[in-house]
Amino acid sequence: MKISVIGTGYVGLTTAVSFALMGHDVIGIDIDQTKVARLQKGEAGIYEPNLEKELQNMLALGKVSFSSSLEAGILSSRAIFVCVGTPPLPDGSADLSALNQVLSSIKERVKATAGASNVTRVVVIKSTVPVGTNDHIARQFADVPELLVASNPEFLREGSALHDSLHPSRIVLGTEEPQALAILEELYASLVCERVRTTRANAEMIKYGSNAFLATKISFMNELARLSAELGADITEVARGMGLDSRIGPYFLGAGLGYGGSCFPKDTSALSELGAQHGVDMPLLKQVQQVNELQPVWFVEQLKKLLPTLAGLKIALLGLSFKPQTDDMREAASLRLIPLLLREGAVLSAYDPLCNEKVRKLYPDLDFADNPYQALAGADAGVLVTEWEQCVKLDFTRVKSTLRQPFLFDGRNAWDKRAAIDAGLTYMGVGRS
Ligand SMILES: NC(=O)C1=CN([C@@H]2O[C@H](COP(=O)(O)OP(=O)(O)OC[C@H]3O[C@@H](n4cnc5c(N)ncnc54)[C@H](O)[C@@H]3O)[C@@H](O)[C@H]2O)C=CC1
Ligand SMILES: O=C(O)[C@H]1O[C@H](OP(=O)(O)OP(=O)(O)OC[C@H]2O[C@@H](n3ccc(=O)[nH]c3=O)[C@H](O)[C@@H]2O)[C@H](O)[C@@H](O)[C@@H]1O
Repeated sequence: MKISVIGTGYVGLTTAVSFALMGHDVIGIDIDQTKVARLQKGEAGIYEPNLEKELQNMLALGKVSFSSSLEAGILSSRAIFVCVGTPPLPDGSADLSALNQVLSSIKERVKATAGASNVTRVVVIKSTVPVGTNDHIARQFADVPELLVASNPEFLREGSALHDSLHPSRIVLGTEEPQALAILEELYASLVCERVRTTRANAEMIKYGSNAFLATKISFMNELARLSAELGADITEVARGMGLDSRIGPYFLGAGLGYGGSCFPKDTSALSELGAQHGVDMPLLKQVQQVNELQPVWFVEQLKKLLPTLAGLKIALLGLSFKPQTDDMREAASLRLIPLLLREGAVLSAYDPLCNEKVRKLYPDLDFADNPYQALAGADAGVLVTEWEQCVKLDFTRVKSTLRQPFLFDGRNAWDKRAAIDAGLTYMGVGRS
């Protein structure tokens, strides 16, 4: 089937490549001409193992192409996927301006050709949008009967986006219109997983509910970690013991420096704001956000228990991206930790496999290293900020010999605590002293 994907950022590019791999003919459309030119050359522009290779394969086979013109795709497509960003506004609610711009262009163009072609097309909203948005769009399209609307939220994770798109945990198809459902069923026919066929509003709520629930699990474990630190319990053992209960499950119980990325912070704020707009207070969600905000502050307080005066001390930060396997720095914990440590007067060195240059633009005075050992050389403490493999799998004897003082602070509970202690290092994790 011919489809177009509007907005070729993280989600749009992955959507385009995965549909091409499923055998469909895809045109990716983006307002950013530089991005389009790069994609036409087969450069993904984002770090994601395999994505660029598959992009190039699909370009070579002619299954995917890119354009900056909406006309190029809309009128030849049965399904138009909208994947533009919905970033937070200052009050926390979702900014729908890019979405609205795209939708009015689609409507205008389809309306202009009405009569010449009355092919039914479905506009599929993949962007994360407040509950009620899709129904509102359907009402706006009421005078163009050949345009149907469906909500098809995306659950991919950065770093494994292509894999997640091709092996989803579920496909949520939110639409009240049987013809739209039939088109989506046909498009996804080759993927084996549960389908949730539901209303547009339910689909939107499933997306926000899923992200907010995962964020809640993380903040709950961070809160429990703070208590574990006081009581001498080890949160990693606690999490293992809790996660074996299938009602709890082992995932997203990792205490650390808090969640970051382009989605959990944004979507918890948007859901909270949606509650406020409708007069529904959401105190639990607010606390989830607050625990997350304060986690780096708490972490620095813990660090100061072993190093009470940070002024003039050299601290090495290992990992800067919001999680491993991505070059995305949006809402990364490192960006909250760095100013806290600088305010204490610490001198910072840093290493990230992909993000040194991005952070250098914000903090040119940091000493950026080419590898973890270089960052640790002569430092008073090493801090694991992002659990990149190259930052986790360290030779602790070498670490001991390169540090000036033997302190390791594990912001992700990912280092081998026993091996670090055996090498003569003083180890402190998150709720794992
Ligand atoms: N990044 C992620 O892991 C996930 C994101 N989402 C949701 O998907 C949506 C997109 O997220 P990302 O891909 O991360 O955003 P992004 O910011 O990486 O990409 C958005 C793209 O849309 C393009 N764009 C903006 N206005 C446009 C217009 N008028 N016409 C054509 N293109 C336009 C931009 O140039 C950009 O390339 C958001 O709503 C996000 O919440 C959902 C699941 C996962
Ligand atoms: O809506 C979205 O954009 C996506 O948001 C997340 O995906 P992503 O942001 O790529 O990353 P995650 O792997 O979920 O990690 C998010 C943050 O939580 C942190 N985290 C994760 C797990 C954990 O146990 N503890 C923890 O602190 C990570 O370090 C990271 O900062 C969701 O996992 C996806 O299902 C969703 O589609």
